[in-house]
Amino acid sequence: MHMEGSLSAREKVGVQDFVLLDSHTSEPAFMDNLRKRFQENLIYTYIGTMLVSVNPYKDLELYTQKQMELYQGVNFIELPPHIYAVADNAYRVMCSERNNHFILISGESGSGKTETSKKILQYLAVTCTTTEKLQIIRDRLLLSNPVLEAFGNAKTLRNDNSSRFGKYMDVQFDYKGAPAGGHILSYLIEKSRVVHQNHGERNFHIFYQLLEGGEDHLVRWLGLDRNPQTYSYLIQGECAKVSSICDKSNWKLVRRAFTIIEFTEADIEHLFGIVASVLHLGNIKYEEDTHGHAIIKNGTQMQWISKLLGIPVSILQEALTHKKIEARSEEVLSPLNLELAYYARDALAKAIYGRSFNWLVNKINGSLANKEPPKKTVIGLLDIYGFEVFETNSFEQFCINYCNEKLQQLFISMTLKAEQEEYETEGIEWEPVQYFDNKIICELIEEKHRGIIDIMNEECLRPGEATDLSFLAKLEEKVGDHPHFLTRKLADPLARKSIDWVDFKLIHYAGEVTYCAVGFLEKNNDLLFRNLKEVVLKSKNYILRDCFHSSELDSRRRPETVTTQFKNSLTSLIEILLSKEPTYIRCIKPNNYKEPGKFEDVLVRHQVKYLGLMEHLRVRRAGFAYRRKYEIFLER
Ligand SMILES: Nc1ncnc2c1ncn2[C@@H]1O[C@H](COP(=O)(O)OP(=O)(O)OP(=O)(O)O)[C@@H](O)[C@H]1O
Repeated sequence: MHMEGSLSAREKVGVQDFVLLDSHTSEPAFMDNLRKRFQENLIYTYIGTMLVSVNPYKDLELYTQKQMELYQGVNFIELPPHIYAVADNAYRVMCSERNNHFILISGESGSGKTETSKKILQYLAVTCTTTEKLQIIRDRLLLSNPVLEAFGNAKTLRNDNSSRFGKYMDVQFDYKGAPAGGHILSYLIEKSRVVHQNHGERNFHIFYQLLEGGEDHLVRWLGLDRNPQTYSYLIQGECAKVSSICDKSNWKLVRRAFTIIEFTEADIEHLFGIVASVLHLGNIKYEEDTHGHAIIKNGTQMQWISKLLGIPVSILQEALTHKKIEARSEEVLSPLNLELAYYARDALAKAIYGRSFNWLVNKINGSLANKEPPKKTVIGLLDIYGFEVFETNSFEQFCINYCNEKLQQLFISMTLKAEQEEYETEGIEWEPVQYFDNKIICELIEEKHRGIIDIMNEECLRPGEATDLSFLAKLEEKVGDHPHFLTRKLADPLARKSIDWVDFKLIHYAGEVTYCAVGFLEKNNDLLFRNLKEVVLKSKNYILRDCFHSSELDSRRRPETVTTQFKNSLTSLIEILLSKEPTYIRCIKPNNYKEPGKFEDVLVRHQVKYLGLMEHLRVRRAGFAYRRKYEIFLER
């Protein structure tokens, strides 16, 4: 038993649970405790059962086998705070009460969410009892990560290994508590990165891994050159090589993972056929003929794409330079100008990559599926993009921040509200804690007919010339009087300066974000010309064929917009989470330079505020029963 008394002096720095702070309503006291502990390499602190983690940006040897053993089966208040304690607690409650749990890991980009979720998965896989038969599931659960990271992560300015998709993973346990299966749900992969990267950023890791580490015969078969500088989709960020990333060894890991996840050689050939085709597509250069129509002169790339996707060159060439238009009862092929041809090319690259990513997730799910029928319990791990505020915020940030608003709602209803209601029913003495309920912002975004998503969808689907500016005007007309919405026209003279004519500003629960409306309609529509869809449906590459359905060609059915799909997937995610017991881990980024030991007060204070840590602490402290438990604990 490791009681507080047996903790080393270093481990006692500050308080290991903010609930024990004398001045629990004081933000400076909160910050002091967090900073003091961080400076002693104590990166974890509790607020009751919630864990606050500050990214150390250095290896603290916290995740050894010995540490895993230490935390196994021990009450989490008896040892220094740790993610293993949180994971162990969820696991033990799940086993004893036979109920389902989720662990929600949130925080901004680079705060350590993915590392945390990987460490938890490792802990569960390694420490839970298992049988020989189930070992393979354990390995697959662990090895699904490097594959998903290769295809779904990229170097950004904030994080060298940034997840560009949201992930929810259910780990299923059998009645003996052994990990028996899993299921992954992925959310909104950032497809725009396939064709464009900002300065200092890279495309998805897999492209560089393949070029650097791919076996000679594979690279040759794919018609690729090992130098990333050859590919226009890989060089826009001007940082194809990153010192912290070893693409070659990561490739080896991915290759091994493919074997464990039961990919056949044919799967690999077809999957990398698509990955390589994306690179070849990016190198297609159009020229203009005398009529101003786009033509493709150099056919080398076309030859390779044709071979890899199993589509005849002539058909591919026609589809990349023409658009099919339905005129009354007949279909007419209309030539594209240069701009539209590049648009079509990029749309195809994004579509085939994005859909292959979804195929990959399904394939992994197939190998993680538990084929045995007995009733299982689950621990869900949610590692989802944190609130994002960049210099320029686009459609992607709008979706990500909307997701964070929804998760904050979930936190309010499952925790802030629920705990106070519990105090009330149990007749516990407490003072109600005031917190901001962000329901009003969720409604601004998602309300039927009147919310931003539906207004955007209406603009996308209506006949006539809809533009990002007409969308902005519609927003002003319909939600202009909302207290959390602002445009340049609506702002007072002082606020006006920071908002451009093409911008709108949302006052999120976590702070203000100015979104540039340019590209919103296009990204929401996510249009792939009909004839390009027809062409990929004829592909001999079976992964590609699997990714597209002939029903998409039914012109009477409007495809769902990206925001509608995203909204629906979030609604079902919330439903999944609501039926489980919550545990929260809040990750904090101490500085913007990935530097160990540097704790920047302003940056951290902002995160403490929007992660709702002070409110949570107050609710926790308000519970007399909870306080009493600690008093007894301290008296011992
Ligand atoms: N517990 C830790 N110990 C040491 N280093 C860490 C830890 N957690 C994170 N890091 C470092 O910080 C980097 C960023 O962490 P991570 O990728 O988990 O962030 P994230 O919150 O998932 O970011 P994103 O939202 O961009 O995916 C890691 O690559 C690693 O270098």
